[in-house]
Amino acid sequence: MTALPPNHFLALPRPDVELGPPAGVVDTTTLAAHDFDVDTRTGFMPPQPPLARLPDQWAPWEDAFAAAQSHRFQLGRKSNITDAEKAQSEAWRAHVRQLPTLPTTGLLRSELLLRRAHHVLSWTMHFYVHSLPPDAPIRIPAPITVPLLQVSHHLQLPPVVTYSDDVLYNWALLRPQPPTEPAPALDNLRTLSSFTGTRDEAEFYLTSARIELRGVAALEVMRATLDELFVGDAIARARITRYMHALAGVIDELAALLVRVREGCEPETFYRDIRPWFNGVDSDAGARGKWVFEGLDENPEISAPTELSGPSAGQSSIVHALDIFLGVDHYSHASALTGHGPAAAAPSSAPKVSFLDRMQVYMPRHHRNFLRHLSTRPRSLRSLIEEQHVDDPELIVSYNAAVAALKRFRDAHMRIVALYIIGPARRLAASEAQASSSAQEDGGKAPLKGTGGTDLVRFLKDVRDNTVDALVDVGVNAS
Ligand code: HEM
Repeated sequence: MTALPPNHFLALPRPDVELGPPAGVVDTTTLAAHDFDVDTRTGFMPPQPPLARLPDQWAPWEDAFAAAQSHRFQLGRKSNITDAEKAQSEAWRAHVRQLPTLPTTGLLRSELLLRRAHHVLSWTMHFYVHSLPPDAPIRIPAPITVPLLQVSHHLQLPPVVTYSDDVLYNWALLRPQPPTEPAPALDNLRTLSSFTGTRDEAEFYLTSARIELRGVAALEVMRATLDELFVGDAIARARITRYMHALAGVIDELAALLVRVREGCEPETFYRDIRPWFNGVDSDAGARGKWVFEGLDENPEISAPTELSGPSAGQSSIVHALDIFLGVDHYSHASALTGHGPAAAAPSSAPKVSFLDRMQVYMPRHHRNFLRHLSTRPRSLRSLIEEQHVDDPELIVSYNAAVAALKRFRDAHMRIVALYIIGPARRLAASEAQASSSAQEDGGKAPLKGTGGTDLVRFLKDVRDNTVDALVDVGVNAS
């Protein structure tokens, strides 16, 4: 076999993730990332602030959406809603019903236009549905459904608000970004859209956005580890050992960012005023019945939606990527343990799908492909760990450190869920039971539903507890 010339890129020294490529050497290792819309500076977030308004051709959508936000509509089911508030939201819904059904072909020229269109139309739909009186049938008018279904088809996304709509593509810079900074600073972000206009809601989205941005350090470690796995020699294992400890540190930072949500988002406000706007068909709003998408009969080329869960940070690719990369997903998200059937129109006989797989349908398609690529790589970190569990205890210890950090992240997440959902839900149920003569028979003990439709307490505990099953015995040589 002929030797590679010394300047061939495969013959160049492997870049070290902490040191970067040697001077004068182009780092070619990240080129493939662009196919997956994963940026080396901002990860799953786009490197530039998302489009804040569609061109004038689609002004009727933007104006209706802006009006909904500026009116600060109340949830239709709110107990103390006034007649004036009801009349105002009904006037807005009447206006939405009369909108022209605008063509979407002009949006196809740009992914950025399509993303903004999905954002505007899906948020408008949630405003429409959740401002309705609680006993009204949910019929979403054709001027929203037809373009939303068309745009969703092109983006391969469900026609509801997703995590990409409320986090990934819902931000702007507070101040101009200095050219020396490769990515927005974590404190230099604000949100674009809001259901309630509250700081609490903005902080809820920004917490996830900060985790995404800090998650870039984890993606960097993953990339470098995958390069080393390709080689797999003793130097590679020593480097992977170092990377795993670094990864554990990054995951702990993500957990610290998660719990800082308490600094700006008040739990009762979140539970009572913000979260109900997120509901899709199979979260607790499902009790109100089916969502009817009008306009399908006149447009037979459009199919009725099957996936209509609301947005959940469970749709964040960064946590899924960590799970898959570490090989933890087979434990934490096994479908037998955490799965449940798909939403809306799926028959009850449909096979169980793991939450992780189902939530991938709600991710931008390039990110979904990234996760698929990560999970189908021929050489996985987990296979190296299983091979080496006797011979390289330091490697195993470092791997276990990363898995333990993911478990700590999930412990922190569970505490946040207890604070933001479980506690407020119990208190609300207790006060409603006290106020009502027909006190709730279940005393507020019915299983709580996640926006992704899960029986959330059981599901999240299972995911967290099963994460530790991925820990590996260090083997007989371990001291
Ligand atoms: C106040 C903040 C938060 C609350 C109340 C919350 C609530 C929930 C709930 C109820 C679920 C169950 C799944 C569902 O049906 O939706 C869930 C799942 C999940 N959430 Fe959160 N979440 C919060 C913040 C975050 C953040 C910031 C992240 C990371 C960016 C995150 C990542 C996840 C993941 C990955 C899952 C899937 C379960 C797992 O893999 O551990 N969450 N969350």
